[in-house]
Amino acid sequence: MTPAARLSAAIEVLDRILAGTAAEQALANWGRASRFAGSGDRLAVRDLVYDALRCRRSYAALGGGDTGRGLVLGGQRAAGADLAALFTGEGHAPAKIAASEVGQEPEGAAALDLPEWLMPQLGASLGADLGAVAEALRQRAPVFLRANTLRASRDEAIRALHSDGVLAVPHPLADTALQVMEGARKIQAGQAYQSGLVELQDAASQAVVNALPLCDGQRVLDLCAGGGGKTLGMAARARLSLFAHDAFPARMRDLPARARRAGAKVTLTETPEKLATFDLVLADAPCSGSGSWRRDPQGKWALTPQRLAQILSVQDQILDRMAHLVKPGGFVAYATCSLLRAENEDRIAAFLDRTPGWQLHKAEVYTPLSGGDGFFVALLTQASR
Ligand SMILES: C[S@@+](CC[C@H](N)C(=O)[O-])C[C@H]1O[C@@H](n2cnc3c(N)ncnc32)[C@H](O)[C@@H]1O
Repeated sequence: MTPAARLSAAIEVLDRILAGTAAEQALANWGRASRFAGSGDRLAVRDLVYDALRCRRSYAALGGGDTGRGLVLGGQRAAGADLAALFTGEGHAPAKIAASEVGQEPEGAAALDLPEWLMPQLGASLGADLGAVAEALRQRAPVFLRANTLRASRDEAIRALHSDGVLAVPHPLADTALQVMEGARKIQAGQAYQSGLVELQDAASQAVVNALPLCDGQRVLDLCAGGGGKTLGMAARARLSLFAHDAFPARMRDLPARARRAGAKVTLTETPEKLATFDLVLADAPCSGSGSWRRDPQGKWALTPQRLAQILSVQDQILDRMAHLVKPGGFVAYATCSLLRAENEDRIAAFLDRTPGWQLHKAEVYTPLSGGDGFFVALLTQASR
């Protein structure tokens, strides 16, 4: 495909996404219908689409419209591309640029590529970091791996990755974290990944696990385990009796195979109350995902005030449930990948207000400015009498 034909393909995919199809689904549909597209074409179209979703408001302004064409034109303008050479209307190239498509410089929240309605909340949550965090969310996320210390040290993992053609370097957010500098596309077929020496996991996600007071012999529950990224991270930090639960058990489908590959033992449960009590209960709670909007930029535009209100209510229910699952003297660990105080500090304050006898032990906040996703983790204990 020519560079111009790739733009046309991105326009088509973006139009489907703007009409309501999930980004991955829209890309997969286009891929199936476009047998002529090679792997380089597919990667290029994916990058164009995700870049446009991350920068949707500013590209829409620059391109003269919140449409597939407007976003792609805006993206090309932002990149300083030779528009006359690309938008020729010849062959598979997009149509020539009309006089009405002059576009304009984005301002305010549009320039930051943030939803208008969230600006007050984001401003209150991030303070002086708002602009820098917004800029980080406009960029592609780095690729991070976790060295699985059940199988290898971080240095051994680096060497094994090198043999697979993957260049990875230690990242300061966590003692297990590796940032992939070259060869990211070779990771999953490589020996290091296949033999469980490394897992794909964001660096701040690893830092959250490192913040937990885990030690050998504890009974630990991951209440919102999902694919089990944090479950497996915990398994590598101490010899635990480790249990995993999720309100949607199908989301844990891959966890047994992942645990086998990682050399970890995890028991899946649909009824954690029957197994209580636990020394530590972690909930990596459902949230706005605002800390990981680089990876899921569609989420940035899908969030609404109504959806956020529902999420806050589920987070409160999860905190209350955790308090009943933990043994006296144990820890509740509440985490989100959100940047919003409403989902983080405010949920903890509300829990402490309505639950006498509990106290905050410590809380950590990570933003994309430290390299990984935005994350929050709070540890709660029952106050000693
Ligand atoms: C942020 S994801 C977890 C990601 C996972 N911890 C990881 O590191 O790979 C949140 C998970 O919470 C689950 N969930 C949603 N509501 C829940 C609830 N009320 N109780 C337990 N799990 C819930 C979702 O199905 C989802 O898998």
